[in-house]
Amino acid sequence: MLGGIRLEVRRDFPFAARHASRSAPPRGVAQGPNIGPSGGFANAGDGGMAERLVMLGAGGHGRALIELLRDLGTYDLAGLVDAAPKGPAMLGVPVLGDEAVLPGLRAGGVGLACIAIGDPAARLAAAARLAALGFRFPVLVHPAAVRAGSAEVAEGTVVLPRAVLGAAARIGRFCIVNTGAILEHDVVLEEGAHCGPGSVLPGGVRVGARALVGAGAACRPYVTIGAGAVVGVGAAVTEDVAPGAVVAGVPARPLPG
Ligand SMILES: CC(=O)SCCNC(=O)CCNC(=O)[C@H](O)C(C)(C)COP(=O)(O)OP(=O)(O)OC[C@H]1O[C@@H](n2cnc3c(N)ncnc32)[C@H](O)[C@@H]1OP(=O)(O)O
Repeated sequence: MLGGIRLEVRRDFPFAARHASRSAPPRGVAQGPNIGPSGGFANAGDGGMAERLVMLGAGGHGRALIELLRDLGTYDLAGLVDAAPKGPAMLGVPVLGDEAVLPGLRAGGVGLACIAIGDPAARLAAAARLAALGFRFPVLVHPAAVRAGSAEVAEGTVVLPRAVLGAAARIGRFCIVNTGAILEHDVVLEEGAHCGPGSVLPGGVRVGARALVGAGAACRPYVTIGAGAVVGVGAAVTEDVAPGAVVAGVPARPLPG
């Protein structure tokens, strides 16, 4: 248990990420997309059936996750679900409709889902709706991320390229560890937290549920960022941040208003 949330360590998923720099093949060679009629792109190289997965959200974060899935090459992406898509497909993956299509997908054998929604409250609410329909949520760690063997990662969390999860880090459900973020030893993210691209969380930093650490922000070791707080782009967090606060600057101070 992590602050009341349940951690599910999915050691059954392929964490080539642990030794990514040694194991990741060149992009597009062994792990490149194999785009079928559905727009899916699982490798069938091991002879097994790739599990089918649907993605909720066809925006910018969705584009990042499509690339992550292509680089992983592990899942068969059935398509995207979005109530207000910009077009019939995104990066070659079809938009299947809004959430009304989900029960049919589930009945048709799509058992996995990932939630590509940046807003943390909306992401967690969507996860609850999909869980009620019987979907499960894989941990998605990019092959070019580095995950310590002792780092725990809970369901639905995504870890983008070049991110680092240090020793004994504990990452809750439906978090986003964005491109190049460094989460050092003993860092804790509670559910729905987001560490933006290039953010640096040294040892022992704790990030509360649904909080955002903005791109390029850095923290002093062992500070706590409260639930729902926002740390601005490039901030230096030198002391604890209150729940719900919006802080920015060097050193970080609450923004007025
Ligand atoms: C792959 C991805 O894209 S992941 C995306 C991750 N997202 C992020 O990193 C975004 C984080 N968000 C920010 O940094 C935002 O600027 C926030 C939340 C700090 C503030 O946003 P808003 O509340 O909309 O504030 P707004 O833009 O109106 O700015 C208010 C004031 O704060 C200043 N300000 C805003 N952000 C910052 C910052 N990061 N550092 C210093 N000052 C800032 C503005 O210049 C403005 O100052 P002024 O009143 O003197 O003109």
